[in-house]
Formats: sequence, structure tokens, C-alpha cells
Amino acid sequence: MNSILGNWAEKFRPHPDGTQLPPHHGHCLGCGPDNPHGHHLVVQRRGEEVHAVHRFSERHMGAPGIAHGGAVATVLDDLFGFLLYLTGTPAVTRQLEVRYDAPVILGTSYELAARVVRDDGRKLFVEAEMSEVGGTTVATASALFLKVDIAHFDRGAPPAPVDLD
Ligand SMILES: CCCCCCCC/C=C\CCCCCCCC(=O)SCCNC(=O)CCNC(=O)[C@H](O)C(C)(C)COP(=O)(O)OP(=O)(O)OC[C@H]1O[C@@H](n2cnc3c(N)ncnc32)[C@H](O)[C@@H]1OP(=O)(O)O
Repeated sequence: MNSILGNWAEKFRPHPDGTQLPPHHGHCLGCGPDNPHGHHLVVQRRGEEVHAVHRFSERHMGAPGIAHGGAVATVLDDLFGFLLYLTGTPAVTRQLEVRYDAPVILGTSYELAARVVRDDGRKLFVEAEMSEVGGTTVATASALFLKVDIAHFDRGAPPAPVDLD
């Protein structure tokens, strides 16, 4: 098995309310602390939701001074991946829809929240929003995640050489 996934069972243990959730793995584009191109998303459990405060940097620029829409989608998708620590099952994104309501400004802090809206067999329907701190919503997302066996991730193993330059 891919060594990155080796400790998955421990990561899926119940996480107490209010605690910071572990990154999916060190090189995850969304949350991996060891990925220099990543977003380094830091996520907490809050009740049955996951929350983050996030600032996009110049590495994620689309239009000058504004976050690239793909970068915004990446962060929302990765945030959804933290709900799996609450549901306790591995799952992957089958469909992701993002509504861009207002430009996401680089260097500005945004609040993000995500939750499961329906858990139906293999299907997890999830939704999230990103807002100015205490203010206007700038993006909303909904997604379908499909639960998979951990063997799903064996397709990535052995991992291709990681080029982090
Ligand atoms: C160190 C440890 C860390 C933990 C590690 C352990 C676990 C890690 C877990 C989590 C990591 C989280 C990382 C988060 C990162 C963010 C999330 C991502 O980026 S995920 C990557 C992008 N996504 C993919 O790469 C999927 C690629 N797609 C696939 O592999 C397949 O399509 C798959 C497995 C998702 C589904 O394939 P099928 O063939 O099994 O299923 P079908 O037949 O397509 O659909 C099943 C059911 O869903 C319905 N369905 C499909 N699409 C639907 C839709 N759009 N709306 C409604 N229903 C839909 C279908 O009609 C079907 O329903 P009926 O069972 O017949 O009732």
C-alpha cells in the first residue's frame, strides 16, 4: 500500500469537537504542510461542520490581485475532504460545483465552512461556503463524494517521483 496512506485508520479515528484535524498527508495540494505549491489549509472540527480561515497568496493568482478560480475550487474540494474525518470513511470527489459570487482577494482572510447535507449509501452530498470574515459570501460549493475502499488509492502506488521544485 502507498505509504502515505499507511496511517489512514488512525486519521479516521473520532476527532473531538473544536480540535484541529490532521492534513490528508504532507504533500496534499490543499492541506499538506510539506507542499511548497499548496494552500496549507488548516481545518478544525466545529460540531458536525469543518471550518477554516484562509488567505490566498500570490502563488494562487488568476487576475492580478485576485485568486484563480481553480485555486478557490481546490481549497473548497480539500475542505470537503476533511468531512471524511467526521464520517469515518474514505471517499473521493465525483462531482464538484462552485459558484463564484465575488472576487476572492489575495491576502485577505476568508472564513470557510462545510457540512454533509445527505449521507445516502455510497453517496455523500456536501456543501460549503467561503465568506469575508463576518460578512459577504464570495463562493459556495456543492459536491458529491463517493465512498471508496482504501484500495482505491493503491492506483497511486508506488507514488511517482515527487518533484517539488
Ligand atoms: C494519510 C492518510 C490520509 C487519508 C487517506 C485515506 C483516505 C483518503 C481519503 C480521502 C482523501 C481526501 C483528499 C481530499 C482531496 C479532495 C478530494 C479529491 O480531490 S478526490 C480526487 C478526485 N476524484 C477522483 O479522483 C475520483 C475519480 N473517479 C473515480 O475513481 C470513480 O468515478 C469513482 C470511484 C468515484 C466512482 O466510480 P464507480 O464506478 O464506483 O461509481 P459510479 O457508478 O460512477 O457511481 C456510483 C453511484 O453514484 C451515482 N452518481 C454518479 N455520479 C453522480 C452524480 N453526479 N449525481 C448523482 N449521482 C451520481 C451513480 O449513478 C451510482 O449510483 P447507484 O449506485 O447506481 O445508485
